[in-house]
Amino acid sequence: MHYRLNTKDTNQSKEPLRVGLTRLLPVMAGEGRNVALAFFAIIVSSSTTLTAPLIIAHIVDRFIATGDYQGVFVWSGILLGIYLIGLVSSYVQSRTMGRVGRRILFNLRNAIFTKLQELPVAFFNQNKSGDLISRINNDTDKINQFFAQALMQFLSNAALIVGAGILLVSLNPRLGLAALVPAIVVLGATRLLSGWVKRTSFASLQTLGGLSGEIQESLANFKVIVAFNRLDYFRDKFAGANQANYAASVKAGVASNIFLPLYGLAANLGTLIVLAYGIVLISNGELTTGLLIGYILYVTNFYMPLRQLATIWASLQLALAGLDRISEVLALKSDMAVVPSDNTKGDAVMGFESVSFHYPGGQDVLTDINFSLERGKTYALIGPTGGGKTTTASLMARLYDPSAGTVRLNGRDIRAFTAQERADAIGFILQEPFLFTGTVGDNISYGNAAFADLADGKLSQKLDEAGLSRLLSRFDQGLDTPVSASGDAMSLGQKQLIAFMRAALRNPQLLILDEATANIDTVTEKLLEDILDALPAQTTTVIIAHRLNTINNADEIFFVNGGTVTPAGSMESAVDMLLNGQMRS
Ligand SMILES: Nc1ncnc2c1ncn2[C@@H]1O[C@H](COP(=O)(O)OP(=O)(O)OP(=O)(O)O)[C@@H](O)[C@H]1O
Repeated sequence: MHYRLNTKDTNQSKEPLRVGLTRLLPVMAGEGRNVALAFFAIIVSSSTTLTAPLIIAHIVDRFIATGDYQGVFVWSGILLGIYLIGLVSSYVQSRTMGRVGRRILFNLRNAIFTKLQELPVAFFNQNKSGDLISRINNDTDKINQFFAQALMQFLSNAALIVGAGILLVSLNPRLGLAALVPAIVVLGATRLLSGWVKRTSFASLQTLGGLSGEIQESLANFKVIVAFNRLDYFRDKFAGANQANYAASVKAGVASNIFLPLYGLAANLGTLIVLAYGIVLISNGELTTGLLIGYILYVTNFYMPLRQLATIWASLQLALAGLDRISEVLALKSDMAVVPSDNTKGDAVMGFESVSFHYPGGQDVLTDINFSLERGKTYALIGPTGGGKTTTASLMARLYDPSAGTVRLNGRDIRAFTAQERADAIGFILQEPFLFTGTVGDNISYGNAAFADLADGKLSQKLDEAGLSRLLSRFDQGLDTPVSASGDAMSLGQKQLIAFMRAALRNPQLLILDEATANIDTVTEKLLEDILDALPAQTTTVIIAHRLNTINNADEIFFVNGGTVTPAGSMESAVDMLLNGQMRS
């Protein structure tokens, strides 16, 4: 299945605003009460802002014009009280929504991380981790910023605009409508330009993801970079990605900022119209001076938030672009679901039934493969590099599903087992063992949920019982030996020993070792052999190895190459096949 992200053409991401906004609703789930409280606070603070010009007009016409300074004093006090109420409600609104934004950020990051954990190996093969990190960190934060700041500003500005607009038209329809003409023109322009702004924002986030991808790849490969002194290679790649991000963010910046001067111009035109037309009305005796002052304040109350909307609009487009990128991940469905089992066939621990497999867009690595592995036996997979051994083992552990045919575990379709059931039955020691920061003990118990809470003493005892404790002598502080920086400070052989203990301790029915002893000295390798011999008689072992001495004890050898998995018979014919296969490949 194709899991490749970043295939979306930014020019096609034109989505009506209504659809975009409805996609924001699920992330607000559970925040209804807080949003309602913030909304109430907005209504209060907008009402206070809208009441003030009426009071000012009243003070001018009623008290200043008649020289009633006591009235001026009393009404100024009322005005101050109204401003204070506005201040408190603004505070309540920004505090509530700040928290809502943080919680949405928290939930989105959890949701996207959980989703990543559910996705199959194929997804990680097809996407750069830097881009995924950027989605978790940057894109979610765009949505937080929108909720914490922009959304409420958007709503309070919208409330002010509607309120001021209604008051402007109802106090004097002709003057009001004249004042609104520039706004109508500029809103039409906004509608036309919004799609472009969102597309440029999307491209800017996408290139930011690309930049993170380059950083992650160069950090992961720094040893190769130093060894080959090829600083220039990654520097050039980084410079390319940085340049692309720079160009995209400049475009996004231009697009986002284009509204501001447009709205500024509309505001000035609106004020000018009211002033000119208002003076005409005053000279005709149709308007009072106080009302003109009130009117100009309303025009300001109308156009100021409209100007702010221009900035908020850009933030909304950025949040929608971020949500697009997050939704892309959240909408992915693992095609590795658990399916109902068909009939149980045979009692082999593992079986391939007409299995074919190819990687996305690639050629068949395996074609119509049939074999079964019996309990308690040791099998070896040999074959030239790139022949398909690791792929065969990966299918046994259901890291991938076959393109055709069925893989059977204990006679049942392997897809019928839950991930936990599979993990209990199969121990897979990968070619490149993964360790995380902690101690050797932590890393061993990682693969053994039941042992995770055991004290070290108990863990040592378990290792002893499994005959694995002799391997611990290869670590100077035993189970307490620190593992730092994802195991980078360990030798590859030591990492393989830890991975071996982790897998063998679980006592799986099927133990797969993919080149698991390639970096281990001969003495330790002999020790591992003894341990493998001492595994319970029912354990089936699959060993992938290039060194033929490692597979001396195999009951059966399979030769994997050119899409086939062929029983090699004796060791001698396996060697022949290997030599011929390698010469051909
Ligand atoms: N994640 C992947 N995506 C695409 N193609 C892949 C992937 N992994 C392996 N391949 C291809 O599948 C083929 C078989 O690879 P595989 O790793 O199974 O070989 P192998 O026999 O284990 O090799 P080696 O002995 O070098 O470990 C190769 O041609 C390889 O390029």
